[in-house]
Amino acid sequence: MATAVFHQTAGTLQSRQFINNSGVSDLGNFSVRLFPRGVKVDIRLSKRGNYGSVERKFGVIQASTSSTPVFDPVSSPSNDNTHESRKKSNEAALILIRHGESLWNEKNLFTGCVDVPLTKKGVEEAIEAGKRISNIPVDLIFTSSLIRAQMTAMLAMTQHRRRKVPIIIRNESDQARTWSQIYSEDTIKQSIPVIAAWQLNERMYGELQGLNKQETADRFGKEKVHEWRRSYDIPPPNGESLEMCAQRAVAYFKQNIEPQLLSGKNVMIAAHGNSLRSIIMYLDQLTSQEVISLELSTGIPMLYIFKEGKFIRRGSPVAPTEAGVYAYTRRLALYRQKLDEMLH
Ligand SMILES: O=C(O)[C@H](O)COP(=O)(O)O
Repeated sequence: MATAVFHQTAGTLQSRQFINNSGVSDLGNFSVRLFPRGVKVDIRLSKRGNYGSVERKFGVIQASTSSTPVFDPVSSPSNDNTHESRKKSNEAALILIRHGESLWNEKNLFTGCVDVPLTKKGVEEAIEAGKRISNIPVDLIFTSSLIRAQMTAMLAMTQHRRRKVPIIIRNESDQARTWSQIYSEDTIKQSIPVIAAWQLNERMYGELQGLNKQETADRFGKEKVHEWRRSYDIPPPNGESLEMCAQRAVAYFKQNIEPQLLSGKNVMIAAHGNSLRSIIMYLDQLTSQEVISLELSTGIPMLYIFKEGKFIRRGSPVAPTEAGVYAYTRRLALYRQKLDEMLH
């Protein structure tokens, strides 16, 4: 007898018993959908071939045997809800994007966890990034809790050809959640939940936050500052090392994002230089030596395909080479074709 116990984390539901330590469901796939009066969790138990659904309405979990079909004129791969496709649904796109240039990037200041907005150039970078990924399905967005990552995600989505509306899911209180309910299933289908998580924030730069990078190097020496910025396990004064940042960012990724990819959801993550470096270290299985030389530019999206439990790096989609990205999986190619048909 399988029992699902749910707890709410940053607006999503997770099934503890369905996820093993590595964040991968060992019993089967489940998907989470938002409905006017609550959240519906569809569970396919692959070991027993048993399909059912569980509905959570404002804290009450109710079991039912039927699921409400969702019609989407351009089904993203994950919305293809047939029995067969659920079996094959362990394939999804993952887009990572470092925020565009911030006001403190421009001034060359250590920023870390200080909440600083984008510059005009950063806004333009985010829009450009959105163009580069405008044909890739996005079902769910994760951002850090910092405005520069959230601005980047929102601006990028203004360019998406599917024209779904990103909506921030707040986890402030039950009342705040109730007050932000949407009462149209059609509108829900035309929206993308955005989940903000502090665990994806930039590494905490300790006593360097707000200091000028060049002046700090002049004062403490170039080598020392390079060690603070790029070593794996040496933290800046009273700050986080990359290793410490990885502990929270990768744990969040495994616990909250990987299960979504496993259920076929296409995910975009808008975050920061160091939280993304640590996630890429996990995805690409880099050593602590290799990650040292990994540098991420602002506003450049990176695409991964999650397939058969593995992450395959596909580079950064740019117009001329984009076809190659789509040819990579049949489901992405089909998505692109349907999108073209609908929009032309
Ligand atoms: O927090 C900062 O200052 C930057 O976003 C990342 O800085 P770094 O390149 O020094 O790690």
